[in-house]
Amino acid sequence: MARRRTVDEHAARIAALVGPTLARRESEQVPLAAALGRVASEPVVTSGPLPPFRNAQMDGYAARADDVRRAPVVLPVDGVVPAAASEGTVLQPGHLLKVMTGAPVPDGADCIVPVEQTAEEDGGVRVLRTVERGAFVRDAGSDALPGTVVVPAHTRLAPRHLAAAAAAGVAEVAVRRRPRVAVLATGAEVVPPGAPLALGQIHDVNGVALSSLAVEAGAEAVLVDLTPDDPAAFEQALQRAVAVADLVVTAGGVSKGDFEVVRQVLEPLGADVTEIAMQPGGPQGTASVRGVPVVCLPGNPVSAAVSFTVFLRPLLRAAVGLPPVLPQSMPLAAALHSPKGKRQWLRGVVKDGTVHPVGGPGSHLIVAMAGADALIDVPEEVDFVATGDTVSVLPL
Ligand SMILES: Nc1nc2c(c(=O)[nH]1)N[C@H]1C(S)=C(S)[C@@H](COP(=O)(O)OP(=O)(O)OC[C@H]3O[C@@H](n4cnc5c(N)ncnc54)[C@H](O)[C@@H]3O)O[C@H]1N2
Ligand code: MOO
Repeated sequence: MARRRTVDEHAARIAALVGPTLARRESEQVPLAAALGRVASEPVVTSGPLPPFRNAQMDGYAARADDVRRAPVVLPVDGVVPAAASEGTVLQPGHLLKVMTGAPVPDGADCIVPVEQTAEEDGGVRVLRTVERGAFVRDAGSDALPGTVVVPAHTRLAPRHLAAAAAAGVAEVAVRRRPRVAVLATGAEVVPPGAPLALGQIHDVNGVALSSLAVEAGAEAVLVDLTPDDPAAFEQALQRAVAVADLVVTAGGVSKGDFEVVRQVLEPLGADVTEIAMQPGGPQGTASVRGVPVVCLPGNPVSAAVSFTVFLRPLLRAAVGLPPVLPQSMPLAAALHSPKGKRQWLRGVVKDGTVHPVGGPGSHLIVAMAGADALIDVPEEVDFVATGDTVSVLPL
């Protein structure tokens, strides 16, 4: 038998196939409310100063520091300036104006006396303590001057960045367009979740699993389809997918059975379908249909999810500016065996700095995978790892 392709070799092949598409840096405008987690493609710049005007930091009295230097002192109050005061007000020397937090500071005032440091009296307000010039006054531009970049390009937009953009009065931001991913699940026996099962049928796991993995990796799931093992139906779904997607991911139909619909349709189009030295995730394929990369994953749900995580997650995350999910080294909590010649990705749970294998190696063990938070990476040449040995662990 010819030497099987390694995981790294297959990863390089997928990167070469998908890379050019993902390298396109198209951008789109989105409203701030839809921009969380997206990556800014242009800087957000404030045209005006922030804050836009000099305003009060405390509920209290606008004053002149010189007038309250002799505190305690009683001064007359000429009125109240609410927040959103539209007309400029002027403070007369020796007087006070009541102000609310956020209200414009009247011309002539140079400090705010917090209300707690005053007492109402006949004929005015007693200022109990001296207040420094500038106290509790927020100057225009004290946060950002006009022209300041409030969010740099390439920033992954967190709530604090959206807050800064909103403060700058920006309603929409330019963000990198997400890669559009289509998922084609296959299998005559596969029916949508919610449908009753006849003997031999199984609920579709790969549709939701792969599309949500894609979304989690920063992509947009533009189409999720499920076709029986009928080449004509799969061909139609494939054509719909390549019309709307930057990347098509198929699941199932790539191994050695009689009804391998993905092979049947894609091999005549030049697909490369092979068995790689990996478990789960042995049968794998790649193709290009009308210029759109197609990555064919095995149908077993654990195999499909692990394959996506190993091959496509790094590429999608990098394309949208998300940080890579890096492997970590840690001791193994319980010894394990692994078939030689295949790189194993066993499911595990990280606890107290060690990784505990969960479930067995079977690629139908979906519930066991739900309880895992990491993949234990066992190299091809290793067939046994002892308790306490260091292993490489890829977070899920
Ligand atoms: N003679 C051989 N048989 C198999 C080999 C092999 O080398 N020689 N490889 C095995 C391995 S490893 C895997 S993985 C599977 C991959 O097969 P396919 O990619 O062709 O997938 P299917 O046969 O369509 O399905 C496999 C398995 O997964 C279930 N499945 C499929 N799609 C879904 C879905 N959307 N949701 C839930 N479950 C799904 C399906 O019912 C099968 O049980 O081939 C082995 N066989
Ligand atoms: O290698 Mo297949 O992808 O699990 O069970």
